[in-house]
Amino acid sequence: IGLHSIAVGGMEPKTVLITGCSSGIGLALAVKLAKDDKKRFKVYATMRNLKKSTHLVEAAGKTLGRTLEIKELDVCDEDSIRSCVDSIPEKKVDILISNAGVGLIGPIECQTIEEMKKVMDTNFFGLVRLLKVVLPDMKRRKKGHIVVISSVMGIQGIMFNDIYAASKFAVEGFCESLAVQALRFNLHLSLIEPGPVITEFESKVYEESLKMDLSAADEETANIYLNVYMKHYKEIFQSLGQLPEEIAEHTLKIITLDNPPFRHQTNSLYTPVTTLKYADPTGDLSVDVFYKSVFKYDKIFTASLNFLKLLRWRSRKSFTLD
Ligand SMILES: NC(=O)C1=CN([C@@H]2O[C@H](COP(=O)(O)OP(=O)(O)OC[C@H]3O[C@@H](n4cnc5c(N)ncnc54)[C@H](OP(=O)(O)O)[C@@H]3O)[C@@H](O)[C@H]2O)C=CC1
Ligand SMILES: CC1=C(/C=C/C(C)=C/C=C/C(C)=C/C=O)C(C)(C)CCC1
Repeated sequence: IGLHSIAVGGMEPKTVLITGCSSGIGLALAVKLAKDDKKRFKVYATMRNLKKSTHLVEAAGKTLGRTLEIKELDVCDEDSIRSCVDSIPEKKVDILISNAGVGLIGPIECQTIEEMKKVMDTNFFGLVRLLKVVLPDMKRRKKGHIVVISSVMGIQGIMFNDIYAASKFAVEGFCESLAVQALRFNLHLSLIEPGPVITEFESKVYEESLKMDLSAADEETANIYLNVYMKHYKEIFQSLGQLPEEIAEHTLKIITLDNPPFRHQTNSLYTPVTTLKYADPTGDLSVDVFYKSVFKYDKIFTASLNFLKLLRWRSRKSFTLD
């Protein structure tokens, strides 16, 4: 055993497999865990395209080849998952972090079923494929923690995010069902539910949406999408958006708890929004508040977001969003 694989206190480091580490939350998380002072983790940072590893290699620095290794894994390909797990010593994964995901926004009239299937295939079936490979061994060993990067959109749908929200709802329903069985096998299962996070996710989704052919949508829908939703979308990211490092920090806390929670929201500023859903079982309250925020009290909503943005920018010297 190499010097670097022995954690402080003689405890063997936990093997952590993370998907989608070429950018954003996955990258930040892989680096955070690999740089852990107490050397509690051996990180297998995976991505579907190794040509995209430059940023991770840079950020990983000296941890590369020590507490962090980069491997190829495409969550849409069962063989790729299997061969990645097979390449890990003893094929043992202590902590699985299912992070890979894609977004999709816009009116459904303008999206193809193929595009929608890609979202479901990555965000939902990607998780299912991972668990089909990793879960049996965790059950056998009666040990392990499955951490899933879900979203606030796994709890609450948001206008023009119909398919993305559906994919995260699928993730949440799947995990909620599995949670009871997991408990029986002494396994931990945790859903991390971030609000908006400033990563390539936002820019990719935003750029795609600008290119979108809106001709299949009626004039009013196209107008609401471009002039109401897209306007708020930018504002929401600027005022409520977290940094990927903050999600990494939250996730580190969750994986080091003795009794990690099943659900964890990372953004306390967003929690009042999701609480509307739990506060009213008819569901009318959240629909009504969302409706009024964008169509009726638009100016108050925007002003509150701007105020929030100002407060947050003043308290965050390293914040870099234009
Ligand atoms: N950003 C946000 O506002 C929020 C994001 N989330 C969730 O966080 C997770 C990470 O997103 P985020 O970091 O923001 O976005 P990024 O776009 O920065 O990262 C997404 C990662 O997923 C990877 N990925 C996509 N498809 C596959 C695949 N088939 N196999 C393996 N990897 C794949 C991407 O790889 P590649 O570079 O090859 O495309 C990339 O590494 C997602 O599950 C997302 O839904 C949740 C709440 C908010
Ligand atoms: C809060 C809120 C809105 C938008 C929220 C957004 C845009 C959230 C984005 C979350 C993301 C990107 C999660 C990723 O998984 C609306 C609909 C403008 C109006 C009502 C209140």
